[in-house]
Amino acid sequence: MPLDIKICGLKTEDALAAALAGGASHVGFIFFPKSPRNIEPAEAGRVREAARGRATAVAVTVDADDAALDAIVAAMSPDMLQLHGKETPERVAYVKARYGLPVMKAFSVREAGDLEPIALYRGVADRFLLDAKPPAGSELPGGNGVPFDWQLLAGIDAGVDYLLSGGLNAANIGEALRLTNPPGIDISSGVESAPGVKDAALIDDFFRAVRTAQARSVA
Ligand SMILES: O=C(O)c1ccccc1N[C@@H]1O[C@H](COP(=O)(O)O)[C@@H](O)[C@H]1O
Repeated sequence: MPLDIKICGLKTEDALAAALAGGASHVGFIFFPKSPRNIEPAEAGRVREAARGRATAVAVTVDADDAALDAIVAAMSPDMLQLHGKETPERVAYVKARYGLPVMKAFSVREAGDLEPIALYRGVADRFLLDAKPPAGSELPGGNGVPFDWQLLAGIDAGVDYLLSGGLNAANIGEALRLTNPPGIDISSGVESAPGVKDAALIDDFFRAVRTAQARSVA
């Protein structure tokens, strides 16, 4: 299976173009006002157009209510919803049915026990995103640029379809792929020159590092 690669926190057409040029399978848009990557739904609808038919456009939300999700879905017609808060399995099932869209449920990981709740969401969420727990004092549930201990994924059930996330960058992605061999990866701050500012050269570097690591693993 080809590795899925999600570039998240896109706000501009240039950043989206760099992600698509590198071969992103997924592009993410953040709807969380406290984030430096927050984007208004109408703007996301405009920017995401270039991704149509080329990459899965993911709307990232945090414990959003129906009214907020209605507005996002109407304005940008995402291909997938990422629920990055404390949404219960019942809420995930409801959101999936209400919008008829695949749902990716995010989990914050610091220790082995943090992976146990995934069992409650299997058969409900379509995919999982495994991110690091936010550092103390952070107001962001994701996008903090910190990795978790990838060794924790050594025993993960092969049937769990997940994207590895949290603090990935061009320098560490080779080791992350070697240790976890995930179905997909997700990056945001590791391809930014400043919080919320995507850098086309860093996006390019990241894709190059991924391809180098993949070539090494088959050699
Ligand atoms: O990026 C954000 O600001 C954000 C805000 C609210 C929920 C999720 C958010 N980001 C998610 O976290 C991952 C990992 O980010 P990073 O690579 O460690 O910076 C990001 O890709 C989003 O899925």
